[in-house]
Amino acid sequence: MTTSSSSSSSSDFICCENGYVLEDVPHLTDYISDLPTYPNPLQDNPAYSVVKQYFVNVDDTVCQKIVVHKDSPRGVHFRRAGPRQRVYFESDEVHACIVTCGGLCPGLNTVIREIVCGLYHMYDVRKVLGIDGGYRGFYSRNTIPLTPKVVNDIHKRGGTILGTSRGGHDTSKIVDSIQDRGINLVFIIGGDGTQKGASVIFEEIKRRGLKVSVAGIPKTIDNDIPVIDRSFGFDTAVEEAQRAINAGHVEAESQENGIGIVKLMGRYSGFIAMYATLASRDVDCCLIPESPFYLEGAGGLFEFMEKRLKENGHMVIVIAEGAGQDLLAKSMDQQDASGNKLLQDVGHWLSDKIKDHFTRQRKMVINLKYIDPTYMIRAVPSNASDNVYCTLLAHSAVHGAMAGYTGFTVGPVNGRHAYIPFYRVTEVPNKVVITDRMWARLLASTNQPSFLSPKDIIEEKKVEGPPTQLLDGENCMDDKLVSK
Ligand SMILES: Nc1ncnc2c1ncn2[C@@H]1O[C@H](COP(=O)(O)OP(=O)(O)OP(=O)(O)O)[C@@H](O)[C@H]1O
Ligand SMILES: O=P(O)(O)OC[C@H]1O[C@](O)(CO)[C@@H](O)[C@@H]1O
Ligand SMILES: [Mg+2]
Repeated sequence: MTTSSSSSSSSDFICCENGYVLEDVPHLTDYISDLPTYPNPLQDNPAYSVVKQYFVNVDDTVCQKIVVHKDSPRGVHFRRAGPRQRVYFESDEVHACIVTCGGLCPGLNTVIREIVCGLYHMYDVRKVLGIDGGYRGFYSRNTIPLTPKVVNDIHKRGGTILGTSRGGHDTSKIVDSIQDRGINLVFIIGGDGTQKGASVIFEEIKRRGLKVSVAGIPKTIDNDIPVIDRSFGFDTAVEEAQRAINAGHVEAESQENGIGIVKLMGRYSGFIAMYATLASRDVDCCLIPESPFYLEGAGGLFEFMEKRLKENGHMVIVIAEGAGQDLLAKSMDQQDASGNKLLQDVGHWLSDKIKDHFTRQRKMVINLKYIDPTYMIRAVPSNASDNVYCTLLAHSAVHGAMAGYTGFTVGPVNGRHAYIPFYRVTEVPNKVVITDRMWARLLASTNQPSFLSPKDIIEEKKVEGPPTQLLDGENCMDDKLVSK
């Protein structure tokens, strides 16, 4: 077997003859030579020493594509996350910090808690600082000392005890602050923008030759981060959305031609709307950014609504905030502090259009109730399953940083936690693929129109590439592979 490797500024590739590609993450030893190593303190920890093979083999990797044909190449792999036999930091040498950036998401406090407790209980680390209010907190705010006692019950609360913000990323001021404070493990929790910010912080740290590990923990309620199976808080958000959909359904059911409209988060990716719809079974139509729709004429939304109202006397529509933006009147391009485009309120727009069409043009009596639970689904504490998931993410990040890996983000790939180079989670957003099975399942469950003509479907398939058994999966995790 021949092996070749190449290295770029942000990651290493190792390729073998049988098509095995390891997209590796950087390590402190890539740019600092002769670093001493130490036995992992976990080997003496009574909780872990009983576990056979607790330490991860250094060569273990996780494959990105799990469904393969017998002749397919072995494909892309990522380094498996977990504790290593040797670590690159002594416990009393570690000075860690944690920062949360971007929008809120259920589970932020759980991740913070488990990083602090993981460092403390697994690696005997005593110095952990919370950075107040996102990236700008590195250079403009006070820090918050974090101990297991301080974080003990924060996982039961929504939000982030550290505060968060958009904008304010000044790389050199941030790295100056890291250097001045003697911080050597940096845990950065946030979405695509945050991970881009973490990547440039890592590059600057490397340029300065500092022995500082930078670990990202991906956060996004929209589930728009690629490669990983799903993002933390998504499960909780979908569950919370059920309450709004249920309210919309109860209201709609109780009145003549009742229409419940529920707007859910999802700027560019409609995963929350799609999963909330599939889970509820009370939804008649789900509109997402990835699937363009139209109102008037044959095959349009109004025609479908009239049919559904005649059949059932009521209906529920779930709409993601980024859906149908092309239909709304163009407004001045506005951005938030991080440069994200501010969207127009599609929920109000759709409600007005429906009222106008049915009441004024069709002279029908309708009772429309518009529910906008936007912030309610992300301000809640994480549910049980997200709590366990957040714990694993935090522990994976702690193990990786202690083992000297840096410039990486963590997450499950086909159920196994892996260390993933930053660029892989920031280059292309994860989106619902409307020519894939999951969207087909949704269409089959609601019986809504696809809003696509046969010509559109052929065009769509040309753009996405033909669906194959290899790429087209049984769940969203596999479905996501199609979009890469
Ligand atoms: N390309 C970039 N380079 C450096 N920093 C960035 C970049 N993009 C965003 N950031 C910084 O990352 C932080 C968070 O970004 P943003 O507000 O886009 O949220 P996010 O992390 O994408 O989370 P979400 O969109 O899920 O709420 C901000 O402080 C922003 O300044
Ligand atoms: O109002 P904020 O805090 O900027 O957040 C809104 C945005 O955050 C997101 O939830 C992403 O985190 C988007 O779906 C939404 O548009
Ligand atoms: Mg983002």
